[in-house]
Amino acid sequence: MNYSEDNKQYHIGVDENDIGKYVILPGDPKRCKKIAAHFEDAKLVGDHREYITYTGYLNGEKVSVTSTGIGGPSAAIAMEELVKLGAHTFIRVGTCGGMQENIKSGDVVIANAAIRAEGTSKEYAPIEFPAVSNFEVTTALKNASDKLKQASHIGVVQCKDSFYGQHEPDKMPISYELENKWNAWLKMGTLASEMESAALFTVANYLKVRAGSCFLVVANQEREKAGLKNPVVHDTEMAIKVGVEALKELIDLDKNR
Ligand SMILES: O=P(O)(O)O[C@H]1O[C@H](CO)[C@@H](O)[C@H]1O
Ligand SMILES: O=c1cc[nH]c(=O)[nH]1
Repeated sequence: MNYSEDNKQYHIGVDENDIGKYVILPGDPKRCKKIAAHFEDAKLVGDHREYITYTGYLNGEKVSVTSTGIGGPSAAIAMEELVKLGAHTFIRVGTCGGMQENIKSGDVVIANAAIRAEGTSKEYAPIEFPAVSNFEVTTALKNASDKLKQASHIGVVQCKDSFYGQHEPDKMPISYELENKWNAWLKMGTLASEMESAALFTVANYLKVRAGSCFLVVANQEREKAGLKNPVVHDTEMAIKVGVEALKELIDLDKNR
């Protein structure tokens, strides 16, 4: 099904000639230009709704960056439409809030799995199915952060649909559930909270494509609660570098198979 009046995908507004098979997925549309600055010969090929797409080259391979907007629904749509156009490898480069006290602003978190406390993944798979990242993509992200000497942590992240349910759970009518579950995620060692990886990993497993995620830690409400120093960091450049370097590693890995 494509509601589009031309060859372009209905939401992301690009066609198969516009994109590469390797795609970086930031949430924020404004992050696309910064990511595309790392590509050779990058060109803006799509600008529709929250979906901005640039395409260029890395290590001689055509690659793209497409923003997903905030949350699972728009992220799942981006991945579905990009896969229809032939994309098979995805790296989300996002931001997150740290949860464990050793996760500091400015660090990079790499997700090996995501808690499905959002709604989108539930319209794909029963809740017993885990939202797991692709092992090759996750390994490439870890290798990239080590190569760039970027402090990184690999583990489980939590995904939700309400940003303010994370930050002001006590104000929500359902505070009893939000706060109790948050404490359970903390006890289980969850590293960080963000919004798109559970949907992306679930859709990727269903569509048999590779996906992984890395994030800049913007802040950490648990460090703040504990009175630990934690200045907010907004500069996503190191997380972008980790994502781009990992994509290059995956391109080379595939070429040498
Ligand atoms: O910075 P991005 O990639 O948008 O990611 C995070 O930031 C947004 C919330 O502020 C959510 O999309 C969350 O997942
Ligand atoms: O705290 C945060 C920061 C970024 N994104 C989130 O979802 N939560």
